[in-house]
Amino acid sequence: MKAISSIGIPNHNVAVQATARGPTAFYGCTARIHHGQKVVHDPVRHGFVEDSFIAKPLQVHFQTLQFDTYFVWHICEHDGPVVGLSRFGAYRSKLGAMVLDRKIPTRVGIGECFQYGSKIVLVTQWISPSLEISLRLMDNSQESQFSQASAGPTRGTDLEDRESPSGIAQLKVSERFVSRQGEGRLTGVESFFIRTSGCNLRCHFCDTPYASWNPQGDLTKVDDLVLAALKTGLTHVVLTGGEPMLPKEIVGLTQKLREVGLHITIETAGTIDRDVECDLMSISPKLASSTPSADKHPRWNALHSQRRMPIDAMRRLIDRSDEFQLKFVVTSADDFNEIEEVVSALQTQPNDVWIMPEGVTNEAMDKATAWLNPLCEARGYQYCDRMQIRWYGNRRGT
Ligand SMILES: Nc1nc2[nH]cc(C(=O)O)c2c(=O)[nH]1
Ligand code: SF4
Ligand SMILES: [Mg+2]
Repeated sequence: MKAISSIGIPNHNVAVQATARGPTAFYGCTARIHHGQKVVHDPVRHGFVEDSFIAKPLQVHFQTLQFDTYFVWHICEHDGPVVGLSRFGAYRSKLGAMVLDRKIPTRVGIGECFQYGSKIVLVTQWISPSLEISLRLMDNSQESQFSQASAGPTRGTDLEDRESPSGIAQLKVSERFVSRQGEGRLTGVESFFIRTSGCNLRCHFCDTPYASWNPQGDLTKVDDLVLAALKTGLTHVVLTGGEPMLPKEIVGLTQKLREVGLHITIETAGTIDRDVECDLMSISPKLASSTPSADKHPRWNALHSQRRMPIDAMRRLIDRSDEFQLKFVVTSADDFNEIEEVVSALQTQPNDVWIMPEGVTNEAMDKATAWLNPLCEARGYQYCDRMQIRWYGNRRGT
């Protein structure tokens, strides 16, 4: 016979019961309750019992505690039936194993990316009282559910929406880089730039001929671009070109970038309207003075003239974005007459208008500022520098 006055229950590892194999918890610690021993009083008190007393294990109400304060970010479980998300019912077969990155954009809080075989799993922690988790399963081997692009753009006559032969949403990208936004109202904001290759216009002064006159680049999966944007840890993405509104896949790309909470600027000439998600629509209507020479480029002279100023499409682009700006590249004071016509046709305010000098050197910009500034001031327009040239010189990837 044995007197039992109290039973000590060591309670570390209790939380592991929430999973079959013990997940790796927040910051890589084993999930556990953090206060030592719990004491359960003997209901028999000072009496004696004949048979040995078998303590019934405490029921694990700690299961819920596990996620009340923190969400488990890393899940490194390879085997076993269930990964330890007792509240969310996530199964190991859904969540892969290898952590790809831990960059967390500040705007909404991206949890984690995992790769499992050909699959990429994006676990997003939305900052809300209920700590919701949204799981996105992106299968590299087939177009994901977010890659649908909508039809109905305003298009030039010889442009078609090509289907990717593989069926995977991809865009021709000439470069992507991190830099500070050098133009317009977000000047100075560090951003991830994606430059699509290809343009439906041919400005004679184009500063990115490798994305227009001589389009270069690699077909890149939309999903890879989203992951690359997330990996930078930045909150702002700039889609530029070439003409980024030309490939229909831009719609899916903007949807996914929005889905993960990134701020999207689209730098466009405004000739193509698509159903994109956009925070700042940065429209640079191309003036008559941008037209290429009829002698040297008769075909592009005609196409450029025909396509460059569809006011209706520009107006729709303005309406579908939270914010917009109109950026005009000017070559002489004569351009201001056309600018005034466009601003009036679009029914926009002078303070939405930014005037940029043509030129890709500090000297050219300084020279232009002298005659541009008074013209801008008189009309309430803003002078727009190309700060990237002052910061980095005229170099690709900046
Ligand atoms: N830093 C930087 N800012 C930019 N703003 C608009 C750009 C463009 O090429 O569209 C650009 C660019 O290429 N670089
Ligand atoms: S619209 Fe832009 S990318 Fe296209 S040719 Fe003109 S400057 Fe170059
Ligand atoms: Mg540029």
